[in-house]
Amino acid sequence: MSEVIIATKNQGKAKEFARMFQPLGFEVKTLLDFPDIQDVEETGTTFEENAVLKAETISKVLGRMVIADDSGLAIDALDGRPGIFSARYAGEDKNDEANMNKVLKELENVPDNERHARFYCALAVATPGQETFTVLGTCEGRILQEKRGSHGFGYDPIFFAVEKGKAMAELEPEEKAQISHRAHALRKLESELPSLLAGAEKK
Ligand SMILES: O=P(O)(O)OP(=O)(O)OP(=O)(O)OC[C@H]1O[C@@H](n2cnc3c(O)ncnc32)[C@H](O)[C@@H]1O
Ligand SMILES: [Mg+2]
Repeated sequence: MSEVIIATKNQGKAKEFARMFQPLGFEVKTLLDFPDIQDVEETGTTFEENAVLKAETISKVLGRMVIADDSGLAIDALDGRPGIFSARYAGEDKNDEANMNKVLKELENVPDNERHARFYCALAVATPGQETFTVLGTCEGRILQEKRGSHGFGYDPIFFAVEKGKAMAELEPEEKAQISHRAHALRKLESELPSLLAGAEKK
């Protein structure tokens, strides 16, 4: 089985990528397997810019093809916040519960029909000496009034996924892997992977 490296330290993403890449014939390694590699500062102004930053930096460190994911939740009623700041919305410690509580509080008096939100996932594929390739996937929904379900990670308990009619955290992992922003992004990448890998292996 071929191996693909995802430049993430997020356990939730790591699990989802492992599940999604398996049927494509890839075993997933992440930065959790390379604990000595330092965090990449996410200084970009868009999901794509941050994904490129992470992928290119780690690809240079490891000298091989690397995929990075930058993702987050954009809420209409909050002018697109938390957006690229989703991981640290309630503070530097990246606490999922605190992040969700902050969103719920900010939307306290907002009615259901004004709670539209969208998950974004930018994936960047970087290989030393090659041009970086990016795709963007989205998932439509709205913010629930309270947390529901126990699967997934991040904002999943407060995100109602329109396509499934359930909270994202109420979906089994294989259901989320069909409809998530990450799944949509990966689907766009799939057709490019063989040529990206062929190029990567020539290096
Ligand atoms: O940068 P890496 O190491 O990949 O890990 P991170 O957690 O910092 O990841 P991001 O910078 O991409 O921030 C994304 C945040 O958006 C949220 N998020 C992304 N995808 C999500 C998903 O599928 N379900 C729920 N929340 C998600 C979650 O809070 C993440 O911490
Ligand atoms: Mg991050």
